[in-house]
Amino acid sequence: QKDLHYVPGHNGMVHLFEWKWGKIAEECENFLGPMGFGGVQVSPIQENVIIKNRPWWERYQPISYKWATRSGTAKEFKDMVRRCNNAGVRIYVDVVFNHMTGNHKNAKGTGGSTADTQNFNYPGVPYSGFDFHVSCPINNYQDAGNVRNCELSGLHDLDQSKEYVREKIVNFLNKIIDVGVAGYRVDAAKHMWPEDLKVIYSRVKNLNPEHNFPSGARPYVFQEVIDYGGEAISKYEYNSFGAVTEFRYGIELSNALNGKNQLKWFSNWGEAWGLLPSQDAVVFIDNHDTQRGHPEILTYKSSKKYKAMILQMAVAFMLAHPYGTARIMSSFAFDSFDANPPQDSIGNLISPTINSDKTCGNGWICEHRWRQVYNMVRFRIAANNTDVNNWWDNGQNQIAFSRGNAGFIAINGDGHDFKQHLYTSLQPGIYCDVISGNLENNVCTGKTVTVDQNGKAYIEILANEEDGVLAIHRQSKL
Ligand SMILES: O=C(NCCCOc1c(-c2ccc(O)c(O)c2)oc2cc(O)cc(O)c2c1=O)[C@@H]1CCCN1C(=O)/C=C/c1ccc(O)c(O)c1
Ligand SMILES: [Ca+2]
Repeated sequence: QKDLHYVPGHNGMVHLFEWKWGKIAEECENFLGPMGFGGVQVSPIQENVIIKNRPWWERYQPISYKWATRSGTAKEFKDMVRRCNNAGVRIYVDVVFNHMTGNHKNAKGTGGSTADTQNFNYPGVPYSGFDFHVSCPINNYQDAGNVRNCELSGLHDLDQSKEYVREKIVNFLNKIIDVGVAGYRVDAAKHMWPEDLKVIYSRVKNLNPEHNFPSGARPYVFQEVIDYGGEAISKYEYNSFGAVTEFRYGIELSNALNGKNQLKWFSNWGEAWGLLPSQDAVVFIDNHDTQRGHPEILTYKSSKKYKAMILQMAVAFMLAHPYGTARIMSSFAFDSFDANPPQDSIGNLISPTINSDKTCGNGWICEHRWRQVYNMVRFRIAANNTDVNNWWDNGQNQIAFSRGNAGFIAINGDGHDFKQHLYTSLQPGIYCDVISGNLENNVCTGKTVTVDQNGKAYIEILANEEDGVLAIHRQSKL
């Protein structure tokens, strides 16, 4: 794995999309830290232009590098990073430096900056016309030059080959390191030249040792390169100097659980499928963009009668499997592509409320608070540094595998019952299934599984059960 600098005993990254900084700090202290989550990807922190109806993507139109967005102030951000690090949860910032805004009359930013966007004038940085590529539309994904030197949906495209632009970007990235952040998600990396990115990353400081990072630690950089194959630009142009988002992962796994792929084929899941090397890949089922624009990808809205069941089956598989760095999308409810995050009548973000059953309210889904999800994060921690062993399948969509002698998972993707005596590789004993319940006060609130002296157990997942998954591990043993 490229090192994310997770605190030992922590794993799994959650994207708290559009959450406010103070709320993230509370979530780190009250839930993510105690549950063993490793990190949080936060929304862009740089000031963005205000767009009518506040579509979620306004935060991907920077107007300056000031830390002033609807998620909060610089002070609140700094305080959140400190509190999350203290809770054992790392912070990764979504940085947007491929472009600035599109053309907006009388542009105003979330931090009060103005800009003369038609003339490429951004006094808040400052940037002027010299710092941008000449306007041309991205209209040919078969032409790498067009994709990198032209404007993505009309957004003014910075020229990262210019020293002045590099200096502004590196300055912005270094200030983020100073407050204790562990790394970045680089937005729209596909739209920037690899050699420019390599230079920029090389000029970023080591992580701040005051925040419990080893001295000399390098920021964890993961680059958004949307590459499903078939375009001029390839994900392999970017993975030698940073990690890369592996977009094929979510599609293939969704297809398996939507009945287009067979789960039995996942016995060699990983590079053999044309995915990036495991240590270079950030993997996810859905993200803030695909959950809106790609109906074939599973999201919390998956319309199947089990509603989000097949999403949580895909997330369970992702967290049980050692491939890649797993990221969980945590969303707000939306009814249209552009929908704004929950907000009050004057445009302030409204934070999630936490119900007594630990779920969220106020229009927030909080997938990371689903029992099947947070329990599988604990599975991933228990199974850390083990391989996939002892693969079993029924020739269609019933599969099972072990993780060393630390964990065992079974998935029923078929329409009929899963009833098998299987070797689990686990020590003999009684285990709580962490999908159907928890181990609480030395009692299993869901199914129990008895592993006999030979490491075998009777595994049952009926077709009509709410969860199509059964998972046990050494921390769920009575
Ligand atoms: O129809 C749209 N866009 C045109 C299609 C290109 O989609 C975009 C892609 C995109 C899509 C597919 C690709 O293969 C690709 O290389 C790039 O990346 C972006 C990244 C940004 O920082 C800001 C943006 O406005 C975009 C964007 O418009 C709507 C309206 C404007 C925002 N937007 C959107 O659809 C916004 C999408 C968006 C925003 C932020 C993201 O991080 C992201 O991945 C997508
Ligand atoms: Ca560009």
